[in-house]
Amino acid sequence: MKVHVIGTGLIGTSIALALTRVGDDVTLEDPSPTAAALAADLGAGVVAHPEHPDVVVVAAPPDVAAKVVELALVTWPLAVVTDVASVKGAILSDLVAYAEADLSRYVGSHPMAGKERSGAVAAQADLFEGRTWVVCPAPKSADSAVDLVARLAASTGAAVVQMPADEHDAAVAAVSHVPQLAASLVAARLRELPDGAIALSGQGIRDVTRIAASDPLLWTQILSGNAAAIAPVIDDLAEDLSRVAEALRTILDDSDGTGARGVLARAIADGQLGQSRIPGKHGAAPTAYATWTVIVPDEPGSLARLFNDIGDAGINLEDLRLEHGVGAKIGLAEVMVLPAVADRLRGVLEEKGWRVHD
Ligand SMILES: NC(=O)c1ccc[n+]([C@@H]2O[C@H](COP(=O)([O-])OP(=O)(O)OC[C@H]3O[C@@H](n4cnc5c(N)ncnc54)[C@H](O)[C@@H]3O)[C@@H](O)[C@H]2O)c1
Ligand SMILES: O=C(O)C(=O)C[C@]1(C(=O)O)C=C[C@@H](O)C=C1
Repeated sequence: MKVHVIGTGLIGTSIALALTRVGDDVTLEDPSPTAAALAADLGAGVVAHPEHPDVVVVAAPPDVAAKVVELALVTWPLAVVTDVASVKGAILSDLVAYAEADLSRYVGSHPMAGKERSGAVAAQADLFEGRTWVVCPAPKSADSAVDLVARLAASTGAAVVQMPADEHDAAVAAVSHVPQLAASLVAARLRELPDGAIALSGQGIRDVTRIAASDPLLWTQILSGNAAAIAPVIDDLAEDLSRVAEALRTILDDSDGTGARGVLARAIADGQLGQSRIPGKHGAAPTAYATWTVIVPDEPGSLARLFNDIGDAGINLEDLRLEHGVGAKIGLAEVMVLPAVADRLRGVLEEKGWRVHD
């Protein structure tokens, strides 16, 4: 398949790398010649203006995506065009309002995978493997165009789901956009914390704030582009926060605090219920992995040795998290495996001389 990628940042370059890997003929374009050249240098394809691409993937920022889609539909009158912006309704309504081009060849889409970093340097060919990629046909999209975009998404290793743009926007408000805001707002509380307090940061704050490092310009566009779906979720969250604050004040004012502890317990228990619904890898039912923390010397080859020891034991590493030790030249590798092999893994690792903790 001949694929032209417009916008060679994190997502465009990752898509181009994934498609190049499966043998597609990928061309690249970006208003920044450096961004395009960098993507090409990373092996994502060649910088060129193709004559007859089969598909054009627009991976530009959300506020220009509709214009870029429209231009692509006009420039390549036989090509199917998809955009991968994080909001879908706003782009579709812009296209319906002003596009004179043939919208039967347009199909919106959105890979539910990314990073808190921008640009081609952060791109990865396997970014979409096992992740969901939403395909949002426009009312006029031809079935053949929808199939082509779904095939492209699947060939990156993603699991494809189809849904209308408004349903997509309501869903991502809750599973992506409000979580980003929550992470940013929690992280913002740390700005003026004394050094001694910030030094106590453990895994909890790291887990909750990873995406707070995201790009403000991109997220301003995403949040404003999906404002209608996000605002009611934020209202509900604000109500929950007020209820918790009120319960805490009741406990302070009155040692009895009738009912207040119930409010706190309910907040945590409801969180457990919500968290347990998040699907596991490859969209499968949630899997509780067993986790061991392995002390890894901070020196070349240590991690490779750990992975080899796990692989040699015939055990699949389901997930991995790395943390650098404070004040020591060690790393902490949290290795996650299926519970059924957890004890065997610990035995194998200890036999090979690794220090393993719960
Ligand atoms: N970052 C994520 O996690 C993520 C995940 C899924 C989808 N998306 C969506 O993918 C798109 C790209 O995001 P990203 O994270 O790769 O951003 P990025 O900043 O890494 O890359 C954006 C690229 O678009 C280029 N660009 C700017 N204006 C353009 C224009 N008018 N025409 C063509 N290209 C233009 C920039 O030069 C840059 O190379 C956005 O629409 C975003 O909503 C992002
Ligand atoms: O994992 C991350 O860092 C992301 O930013 C991923 C994430 C998400 O919320 O899941 C963020 C925005 C995109 O539109 C899609 C994916």
